[in-house]
Amino acid sequence: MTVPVIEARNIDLTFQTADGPVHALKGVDLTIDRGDFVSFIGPSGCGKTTFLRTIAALEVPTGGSLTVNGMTADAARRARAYGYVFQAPGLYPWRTISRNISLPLEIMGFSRSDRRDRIDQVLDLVDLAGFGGKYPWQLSGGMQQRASIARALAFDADILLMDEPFGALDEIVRDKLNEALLELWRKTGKTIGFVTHSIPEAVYLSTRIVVMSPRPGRITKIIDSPLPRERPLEIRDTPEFIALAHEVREGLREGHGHD
Ligand SMILES: Nc1ncnc2c1ncn2[C@@H]1O[C@H](COP(=O)(O)OP(=O)(O)OP(=O)(O)O)[C@@H](O)[C@H]1O
Repeated sequence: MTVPVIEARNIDLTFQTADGPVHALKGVDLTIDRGDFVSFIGPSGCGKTTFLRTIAALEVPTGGSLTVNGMTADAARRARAYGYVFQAPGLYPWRTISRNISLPLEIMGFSRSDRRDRIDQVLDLVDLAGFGGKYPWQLSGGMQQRASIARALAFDADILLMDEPFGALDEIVRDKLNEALLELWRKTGKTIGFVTHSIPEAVYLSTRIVVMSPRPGRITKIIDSPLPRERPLEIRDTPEFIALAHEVREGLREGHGHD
């Protein structure tokens, strides 16, 4: 049974700037169901980050309505409905990996023993068991990004919002992290919203691909993936994968039609 987790209806968001209004989002309608893996793809400035931030109550829409787990985005944020992973790992260099993961838990008032259990559990989930005592600078970029994912997972929110988390990594590391993320998603059943610029990444990871276009930022196409949930990397060489990538590319091209 599908259970809607995020429901956006006719969302508008206009930023007032010194150069005039910027229509970052216009008429965005989207339902994300529990356990979906939804990628947002589109050219720079089409509002992908703004939409993710709106779900996370980091931006307030100027029109439309948005619910997260049946609550307002702000109530959902206070109920710790989601973890947020930024493009850069954003780990404090003077704290060990464990103590970086611990920080939000400390702020939320988790007990010391609860924090210890959760840290062990999420380090294991992102395949960093044994690295908790290291400092961020002792880890590779990919490991640091896994640590930041662990931090977002630590309080066990059922929604994970990820803004281009692997954009700065080389392709081999990115492949590995894509595989690891899929595995984690299958194991935990979380609902994931994922911003990317990469067509293969969107196609490999998602159950639904949301294609956006700029000026004003809007959804031009939503593609439901026919690929199975179990996806070895080699799936990228199959005709189904290639056809889907083609469909996304066409969607991106159509969105540019007015340029
Ligand atoms: N706080 C802000 N104030 C004014 N304009 C903003 C603000 N945040 C974003 N914008 C503008 O809103 C539009 C959408 O930006 P957004 O960052 O959501 O796009 P994006 O699709 O995530 O782009 P990218 O792929 O480059 O990250 C852009 O034109 C951007 O300049």
